[in-house]
Amino acid sequence: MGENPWQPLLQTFEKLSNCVQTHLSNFIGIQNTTRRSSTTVQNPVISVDSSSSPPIATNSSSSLQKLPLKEKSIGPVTKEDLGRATWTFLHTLAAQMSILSRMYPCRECADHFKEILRSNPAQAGSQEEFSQWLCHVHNTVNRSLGKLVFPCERVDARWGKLECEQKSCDLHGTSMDF
Ligand SMILES: Cc1cc2nc3c(=O)[nH]c(=O)nc-3n(C[C@H](O)[C@H](O)[C@H](O)COP(=O)(O)OP(=O)(O)OC[C@H]3O[C@@H](n4cnc5c(N)ncnc54)[C@H](O)[C@@H]3O)c2cc1C
Repeated sequence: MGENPWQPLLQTFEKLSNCVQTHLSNFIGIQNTTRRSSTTVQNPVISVDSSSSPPIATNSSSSLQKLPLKEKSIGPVTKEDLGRATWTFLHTLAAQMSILSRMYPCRECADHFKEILRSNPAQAGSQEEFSQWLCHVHNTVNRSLGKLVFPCERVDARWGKLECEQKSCDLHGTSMDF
């Protein structure tokens, strides 16, 4: 075998991760300073607040204890939660940036997916090709789980845009250098 075909994707993803991390840190900082006095929150990292507003991140180790019971979700992530979130991530990336992630933390799923990838090598010559390929492999997983097959011509409508105000999170047309 020659060079690992995933390498360019992984390197790009690495850059993207760093970029997202930086922007997320900045974003969390801005959210906190607009919602709270700057004297109460410094260097916010991650946890949740129990006010009526949507949860925001802080670095307070006790803030989780303040959550109402219904908002606490401290149990392990289920296979379904993980899958749903990962597909969302993958399809959004594929539709917008043609990048695929690297590892999958569910052994059974990863083993299964490895088999699927073996018979369906990644096609990432263009964003369109990658989106369609991902739709196809997702459908392969869907079929094996007895789920409905998704119409791949609808992939862009489903995943091509993020919902956010004034297109501030839409990567299309930005000058970000990945
Ligand atoms: C790589 C990978 C491998 C997995 N392997 C397994 C496994 O072996 N065993 C197991 O039990 N679970 C596995 N899962 C989890 C499983 O695929 C589902 O994510 C989980 O069961 C939740 O399913 P869901 O019905 O919410 O929809 P999901 O399959 O999570 O899909 C989320 C959304 O994506 C859209 N969608 C569905 N199909 C497509 C498609 N083909 N193209 C584009 N968009 C689509 C739909 O709008 C859907 O609501 C795997 C997940 C991943 C990411």
